Amino acid sequence: ILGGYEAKPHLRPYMASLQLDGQHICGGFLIAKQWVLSAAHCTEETLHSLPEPHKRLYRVRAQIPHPGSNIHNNKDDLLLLQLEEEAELNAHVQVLPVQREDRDVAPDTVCEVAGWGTINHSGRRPDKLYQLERPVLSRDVCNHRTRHDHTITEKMMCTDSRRKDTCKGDSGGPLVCNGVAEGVVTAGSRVCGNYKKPAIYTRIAPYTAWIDGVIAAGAA
Ligand SMILES: CC(C)CC(=O)Nc1cccc(-c2cccc(CN)c2)c1
Repeated sequence: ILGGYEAKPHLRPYMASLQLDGQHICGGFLIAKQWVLSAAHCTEETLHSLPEPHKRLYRVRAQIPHPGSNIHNNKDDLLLLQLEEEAELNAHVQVLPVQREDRDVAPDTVCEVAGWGTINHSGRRPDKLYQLERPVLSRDVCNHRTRHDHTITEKMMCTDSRRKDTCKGDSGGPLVCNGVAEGVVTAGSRVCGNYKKPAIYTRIAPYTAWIDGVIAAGAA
């Protein structure tokens, strides 16, 4: 997170850190007791831990990237992770509701994004969770020739990236608008803090049938 600030402990009890050999790779968030949603671009063998003092390490039983995800573009950049066991929910570990109505968030709506991604241009990695408020950018502005040049589909959304932005390691985290997860951070052009490359998120509402199907099958 560039240009953000330390999150207060326990205010985002849904945040997960996907780690490989103890190193943070990507963000994620609890969408059900045994399921974390993240970004397909983060797939590796992952352990993953929930945050801070009440952090617990949960092994990953299964990782299910969206079938449409691939390394050549940001399409369908979602990853479902089944935990080895159900997370124990408490004041510090909670599920985040996801948006199920497939309707664009109004431009200029101020949403929040959090992560353990780099906090400056020299790639400094924080040990605390950082957060940021960002206004939603209309798809038309985000798709402008000088921005993402018509690569933003109706299953993606953008936020302004002038100075304050998501960055390496924030992928997979939730964009939260009015307490509901509307999007999942995707790396996009892998540029940070440049207003010409707005932050891109995979919208969640278009994928709730896929998410419900995987969880129902996995629960079997
Ligand atoms: C396996 C993956 C973790 C590799 C990766 O993602 N690299 C990488 C490098 C530079 C910027 C970013 C990046 C992430 C999230 C949002 C944005 C856009 N502001 C950039 C991402």
